[in-house]
Amino acid sequence: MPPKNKKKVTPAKAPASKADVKANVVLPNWPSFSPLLPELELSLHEILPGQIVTIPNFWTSKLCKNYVSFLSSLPLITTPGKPKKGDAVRVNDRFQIDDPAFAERLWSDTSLKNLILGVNEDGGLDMDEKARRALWGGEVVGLNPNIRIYRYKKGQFFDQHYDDSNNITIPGQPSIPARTTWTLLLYLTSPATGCIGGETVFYPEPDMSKKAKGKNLPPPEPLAISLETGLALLHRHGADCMLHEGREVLEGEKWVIRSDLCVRK
Ligand SMILES: O=C(O)CCC(=O)C(=O)O
Ligand SMILES: [Fe+2]
Repeated sequence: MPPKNKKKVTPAKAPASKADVKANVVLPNWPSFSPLLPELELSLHEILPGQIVTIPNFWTSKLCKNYVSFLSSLPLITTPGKPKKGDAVRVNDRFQIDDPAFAERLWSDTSLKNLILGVNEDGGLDMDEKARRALWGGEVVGLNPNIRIYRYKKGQFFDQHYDDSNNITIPGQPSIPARTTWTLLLYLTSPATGCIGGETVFYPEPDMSKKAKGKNLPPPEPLAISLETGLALLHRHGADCMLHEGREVLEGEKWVIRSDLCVRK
């Protein structure tokens, strides 16, 4: 405590800049991405044209298991009870961090980059450059440094919602102004690891054209993507995002790593 007869002098100190605050964040010591399958054994699967693409076995079961045990040591935060106005009800435990180096590893040290950019032609979707840009929404430059880890326990879920597109900067020399166009979900668990339920379900829009309306068709069936250990799921977001949800987990734990594909702005 300062002596009573002396005025406390506060040393002149610049307010903490955003960079200072960021510099104090301790980044997780993410395990290496090993073992992975050889790139030539992996491929993109178009589940719903222009909307949903998957990569089965993007991560091996062994790597997923190793990550679940590592991620369990992170300080995950349970969703506060009531969502902000306009936000979907999300009941799960989450860890979120800005980690450009991890995002870069997930992009370049796995098969993702070569599959998305068509460098690995055999595993690609047989597209030319123009079609590729149309699909991904521009020139893909990497993943969103904002990494989210989700753990859903029994009874937890993510209610129906749309994912927004965000403007971000991928740091580097030079840094790249970018925009997110597709959501990336990497499932680390599945029924094979004791997780029942938790499917990501998409709700296709009914065809609103006059012709279709005249036919009085029933609304399109929801499309449920079952959890598979190591499956990467990409879905278009922003203006053309489909309504979707993470179904309630009925047994075990569902673990997901989330980022987004980014295109140059
Ligand atoms: O966990 C899931 O299946 C869905 C997650 C999701 O929709 C999101 O992160 O926006
Ligand atoms: Fe979502």
